[in-house]
Amino acid sequence: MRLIIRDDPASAASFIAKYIIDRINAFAPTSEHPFVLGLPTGSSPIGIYKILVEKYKAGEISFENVVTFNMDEYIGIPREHPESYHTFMYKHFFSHVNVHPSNINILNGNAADLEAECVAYERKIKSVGGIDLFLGGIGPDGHIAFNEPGSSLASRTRVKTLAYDTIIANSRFFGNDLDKVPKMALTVGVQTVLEAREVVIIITGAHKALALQRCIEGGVNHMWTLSSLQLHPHPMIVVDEDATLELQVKTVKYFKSIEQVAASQGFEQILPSAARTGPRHNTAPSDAAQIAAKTKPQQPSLQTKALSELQTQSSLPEPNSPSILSPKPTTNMLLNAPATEYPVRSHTPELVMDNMSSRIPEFREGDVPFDRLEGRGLAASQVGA
Ligand SMILES: O=P(O)(O)OC[C@H]1O[C@](O)(CO)[C@@H](O)[C@@H]1O
Repeated sequence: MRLIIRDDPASAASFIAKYIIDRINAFAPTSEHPFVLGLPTGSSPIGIYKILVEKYKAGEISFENVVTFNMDEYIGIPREHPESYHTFMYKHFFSHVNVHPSNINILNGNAADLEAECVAYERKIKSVGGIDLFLGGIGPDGHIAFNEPGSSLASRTRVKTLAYDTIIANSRFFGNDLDKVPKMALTVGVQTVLEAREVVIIITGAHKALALQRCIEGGVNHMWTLSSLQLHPHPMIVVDEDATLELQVKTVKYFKSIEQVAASQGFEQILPSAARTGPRHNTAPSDAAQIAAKTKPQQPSLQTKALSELQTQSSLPEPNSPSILSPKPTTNMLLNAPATEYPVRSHTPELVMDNMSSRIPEFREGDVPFDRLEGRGLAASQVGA
């Protein structure tokens, strides 16, 4: 788990926008091998979309070969409704960039057969090879997409009744009239999110601090569905300072130190590897090699060797197709990566200067080591010096 803490929502959005741009550019998508991006709505990601649009206009990123899947959509309001997630996405993002309309996927909350719509959505995700990066937001109750408290952690795309808390939270978009907020939605499931090769979540504001605390410092729990990210191999949560208000000070300091120390030592965010990209990605080893070339490999020879070994490994078995009636949680392909695999890492777009490691004194020859836990000095013989 990476927890990236920034001063304010704008800096958190900027971090994520840069991260997504770096990932897409490193992936170098083509029409045969597009980058598959999962997208959220809500107020939290608006700043991210704004920067992505600016960078597209500045020629720093193209969405030509990006396929998108939105997390959710209300049931029962027209697509053209000002608060539908279709409208939101075109208003804040799709209308301003070069994504192909045929590459945009948003659940249809007015489908004649809503359950068939959900099954088809899961199939479509699989048919394009799975989601490379799922960007998400959360509700104040820790829900991810519309996976409300109590959702199955094995859930897939389905019809969901919204929790009262969510209806209250979203009523601000419906003139504060609870009766106007749709009571149901279509949403990707927790398992759908967990199967994305990367998951990046934005959380800002003191009103989401308790959710962040439960999801990071608590156990995996279906009442706080974001906590399921603890089961993902390398999730990233990007927050502002206000969102950390309920975390222990040592948790905050630790995650801040990880960012700085990991960057200085070359152990940044682990990227999805060739082995995890599944059968579609026959070209994945060379993609991974490209990314590796752009990162700071610790031992290039080992890395190159591992990547070439991956080229010879056969692809992972296709998971069974799920259905709503029989969700059959498929084995997470992400967890199937061979233990021998050498990780490929990303750059951190921006660093904060807080560095817990600077507070750890260097050990010099002749120093008496200090047992910090017991508060006692140790004799040289006790530490084998
Ligand atoms: O950013 P906001 O406005 O708090 O809303 C975030 C919510 O929107 C959603 O994306 C629902 O689509 C949830 O994941 C999250 O509840």
